[in-house]
Amino acid sequence: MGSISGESMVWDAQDSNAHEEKIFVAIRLRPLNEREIGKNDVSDWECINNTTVIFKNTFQERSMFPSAYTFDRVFGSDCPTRKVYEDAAKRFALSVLSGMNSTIFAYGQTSSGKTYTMSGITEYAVADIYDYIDKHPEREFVLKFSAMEIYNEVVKDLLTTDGTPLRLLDDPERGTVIDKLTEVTVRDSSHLIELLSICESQRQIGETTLNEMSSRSHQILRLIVESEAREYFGAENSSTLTASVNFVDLAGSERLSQTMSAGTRLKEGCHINRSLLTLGTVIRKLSKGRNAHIPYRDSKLTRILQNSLGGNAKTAIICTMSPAHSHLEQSRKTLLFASCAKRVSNNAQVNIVVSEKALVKQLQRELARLENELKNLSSLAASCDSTSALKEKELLIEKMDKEIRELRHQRDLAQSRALRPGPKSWVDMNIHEKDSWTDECSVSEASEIIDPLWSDVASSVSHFSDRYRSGVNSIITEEEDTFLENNEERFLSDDTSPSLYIDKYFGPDPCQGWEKIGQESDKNLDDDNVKDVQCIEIDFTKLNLVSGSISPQKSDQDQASGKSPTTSDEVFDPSLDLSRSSSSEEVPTTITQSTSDEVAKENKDALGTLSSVEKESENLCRKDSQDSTMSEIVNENEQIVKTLDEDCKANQQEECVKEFNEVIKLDLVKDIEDNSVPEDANNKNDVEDAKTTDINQEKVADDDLSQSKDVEQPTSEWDSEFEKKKREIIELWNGCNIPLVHRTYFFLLFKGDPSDVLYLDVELRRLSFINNALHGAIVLKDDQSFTQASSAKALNREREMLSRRMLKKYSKREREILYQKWNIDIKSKQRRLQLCRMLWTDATNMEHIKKSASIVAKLVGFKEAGSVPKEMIGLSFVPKPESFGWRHSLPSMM
Ligand SMILES: Nc1ncnc2c1ncn2[C@@H]1O[C@H](COP(=O)(O)OP(=O)(O)OP(=O)(O)O)[C@@H](O)[C@H]1O
Repeated sequence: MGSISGESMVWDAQDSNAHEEKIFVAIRLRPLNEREIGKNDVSDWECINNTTVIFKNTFQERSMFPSAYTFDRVFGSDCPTRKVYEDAAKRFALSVLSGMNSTIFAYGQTSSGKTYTMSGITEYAVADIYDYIDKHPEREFVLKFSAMEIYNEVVKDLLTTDGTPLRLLDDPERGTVIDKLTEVTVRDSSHLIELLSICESQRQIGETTLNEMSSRSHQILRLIVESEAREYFGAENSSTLTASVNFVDLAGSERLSQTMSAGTRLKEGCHINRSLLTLGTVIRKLSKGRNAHIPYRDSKLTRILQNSLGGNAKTAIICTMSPAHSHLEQSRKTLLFASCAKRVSNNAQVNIVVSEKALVKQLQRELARLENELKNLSSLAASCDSTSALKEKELLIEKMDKEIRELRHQRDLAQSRALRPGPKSWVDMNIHEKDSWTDECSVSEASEIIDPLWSDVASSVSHFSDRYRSGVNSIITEEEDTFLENNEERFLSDDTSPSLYIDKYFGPDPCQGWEKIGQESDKNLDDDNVKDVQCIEIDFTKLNLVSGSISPQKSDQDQASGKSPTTSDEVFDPSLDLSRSSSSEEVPTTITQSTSDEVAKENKDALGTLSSVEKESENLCRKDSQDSTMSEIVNENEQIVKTLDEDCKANQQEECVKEFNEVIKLDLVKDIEDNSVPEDANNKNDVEDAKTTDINQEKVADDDLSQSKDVEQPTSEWDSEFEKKKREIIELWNGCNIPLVHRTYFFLLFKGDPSDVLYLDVELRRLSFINNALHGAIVLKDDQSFTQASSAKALNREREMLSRRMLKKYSKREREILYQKWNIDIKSKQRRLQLCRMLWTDATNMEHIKKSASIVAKLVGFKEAGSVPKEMIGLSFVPKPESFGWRHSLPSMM
C-alpha cells in the first residue's frame, strides 16, 4: 500500500483501496430575483434545517408531491457561497491532493445560480489547494489545468480560440479522454486564476428570457494534481499521486416555452435538454443499482464524466433552485433528480503511479522469490516417495509455474512501457494487465456513438447508401462523428445566403478556396498574356473527408505504400463502391433492412428513450405505488421527454424532415426493386461497347475526357432509361443554376452502370425538390432570399473563377483553339469569360455537355472520367430540407 508521504511504496496485489461512497447531494436556493419580485412571485421553498427543504406553499399541488425533501445538506437563499463551499464542496475539491479523483457538479434549471455557485466554489478551491501546497513543502506538486465546454454536443477547448471540435477517445486505462485538449502546467495560483478567467470569457453565453447571461454549454474545468515526496523525487522507488478534480457547471435545463427560445437558442436548448435527459437517465438507472445498459454514450457529457457517475471519483452535486412559485415544476424536477442522485454510489480510490523502474524492480524481486521457491519444491518432490504428497507438490508447482509466467508477462510489459516514451502507466493498487493505448473505438462503441447522431442529421440517402455500401455492420469513424457534429451545427443555421444553400444541397462548393486566390491574383480578365497564375488545386482529400469517404488519392497512396487499410479505410474502401457490386439483387434486401432499422432508430432516438421510460414508469408504478419519490422520478423523465416532444413540435420542420427522408428512402427502395436491371446491362462490356469515342476530334481541348463515353446510342432498354434520367438531370441542373463543378463531377461519375441508378435517382429527387422550391410549388420559409436570381449570381461568379483558371490550365495555343471551336473571336475582350459563360448552357445538346464537362474537368483538375468516387455524392449530396418550412405536404411534391 502506498503512503501519501511516499516514504515507501509496498505494492500489494491483493489490496484494493477503493471504497464505496454515495454521491453527496446538496440543494442551494437562491433569493428571488428582481424579475420574480416584480411579478409578485412568491417563494415556495424553505430550508428548515441543514438537511431539509420544505414546500411551504398552500396551493393545491402540495398534496400531490412530498412536502419535505432531505439531502446531505441544504442551503437557504441567504447562505453565502463560502458556506456552500465549506460544507458541500471543500472536501471533494481537496481530495485531489491525496490522489483521489473528484467531481463537483452544479445542476439546476436555467437561472437558478449554477454559474454563480460554481465560480465561487472553484475560486475557493484553488485558494485552498495552493494553501495546502504551501503548507506541505515536503512534497513536490505539479498542477495541470484543462478546460472544455460541450456546446451543442461538440466538445471545445476553452483554452484555445480556434473552436475546433475535439474528439473523444477510449483509453483502456484512463477511460474516455479528450484528444488534443490543451493541458497547461500551472505556475502558481494567479496563473490558475488567469486561466479561469480565460475560460469564462471563452464560454458560450447567450441571453434568454430567464437569464441575460445564460450559459449555453456544459463547462468542465479540470485540475490535475500530481505530487511526489521530495525525498524520493526521481528515485527508483518513487511513486506519484495523481488525481484530477472536475468543476462542472452544467447548462441549465429549460422549458423552451418559458425561455421563448428560437433559432440558435432553440437549438442550444434542445441539445441541453437532451444531454440532461441522458444524465437523468444515467443517474436514475444507477440509483436503482442497474449497472447494465447505462446510456453513458448517449451524450458527450455522461461519457466524459462517466468516472463520476458510478465510477471511481468522489462526487458532489449541488442542485440550485429558484424558490419562485413560477418555477415550481422545474424545481420539483431538480429535487427529483437530486433524490435519485443521492442513492448513487461511487468507488473512490487513490491513484498511485508507480515509477516504471520501481515496478520492474518489484516484479523482478517477486519473480526471483518464486523461482527460488519452485526450485526448492522441485528438489523436495524428487526426494519424496509418497504419491499423494507428490501430487500435492505437483499441483503447487503448477500453480507457481502459472504465477511465474504471469509475473514474467507483467515484467515484460512494464519493461516495454519503461522503455517507450509517452504517458506513464496508471497503476492503481491492483495491477491489471490492460490493453495498449488505442485511439480507435471498437465497432460497437463507434456505432453506439454515431447512431443517435444519424437521426439528428437526417442524412437519409447518404446514410442509407453508406450503410448499403459498407454492409449492415458498418463502422463509423470518429472523423465521421466529427463531420456529423459539424454538420449538425449547420443543421438549424439561420443563414440564408445562396452559397450556403448550395452548400446545404451539394456540400462544399469545390470552387471555394481557389476562388479567393483567383480573385486576388488575377484582376485582368481580358488579358491572355498575363503571367500564369499559380492556381491552387482543389483539396479533394478535404472534400472527401467532409463527405466521409476515402479519397482516391489516399487509397492510391495506401496501395502504393503497401499499407494495410485501417478499420475506417475498410469501410470506405472504394472497392465496395456500388458500381462494382456484382449482384444487383442484393440492393433491395440490404437497403430495406437498413432503412427499416434506421427509421426505427430515428423514431427511437428522436425523443430519447420514450418507450423505455414509459415502460419503466409502468413497471415502477405497479411495483411500488407507495414510492412517491420514484414515481416522481419517472414522472420527471416523462416531463422532460414531453418537454422535448413539445420542443420538437414547436419546430415543425423536424417532422417534415423525417417525412421527407422516409419518402425518399421508401421511394428509392421501391424504385430499385422495380428496376429489374436487364441481364445484358450487367455486362459492363456491352455497355462499354456501346460507347463510341469521338473524343479524338477534341484532342486538344478535351484530353482529360479521353475515357469519356458517348452515351447517345442506347443499346438497351436500360441504357435508354439511363439516358432519359441523365437528360432530365442535365435540364434541371440548368434550370436550378447548379454549380458547374458539381455538374461536371456528377457527369464524370457515370458510365451507364446499373448501380448508377441509385445516384441518378437521388440526384433527380434533389433537383426536383429544388426546382419545385424555385418555382413556387413548395414555398420555402426563406423564399425571398433563395431566388433563382441569387443562384444565378453564384453561378456567374463560378464562371468567372473558371475563366481565371484557364490561364493556368491551357496554353495560349490551346486557348486559341478552344475559342475557335466555340466561335469566339480570339481578339475579343473577356474571351475566356465568354467561353466560360457558354459552358453547360445547352442542356439539349449532349455534345455540348460533354465538351463543357471536359473543359470544367480540366480547369478544376478532375483527372479521369469515372475515377471520382461515388461515395462523395453520398454525403455531399445531402440536401438539408430541415431548414425549410413547407406549406404543401411532402409526398405530393415527389
Ligand atoms: N445565491 C445567489 N445569490 C444571489 N444572486 C444569485 C444567486 N444565485 C444566482 N444569482 C444570480 O442569478 C442570476 C442567474 O445566475 P446564474 O447565471 O448563475 O444561473 P445559471 O443557473 O448558471 O443559469 P444558466 O443555466 O442559464 O446559465 C445571476 O445574475 C446571479 O448573479
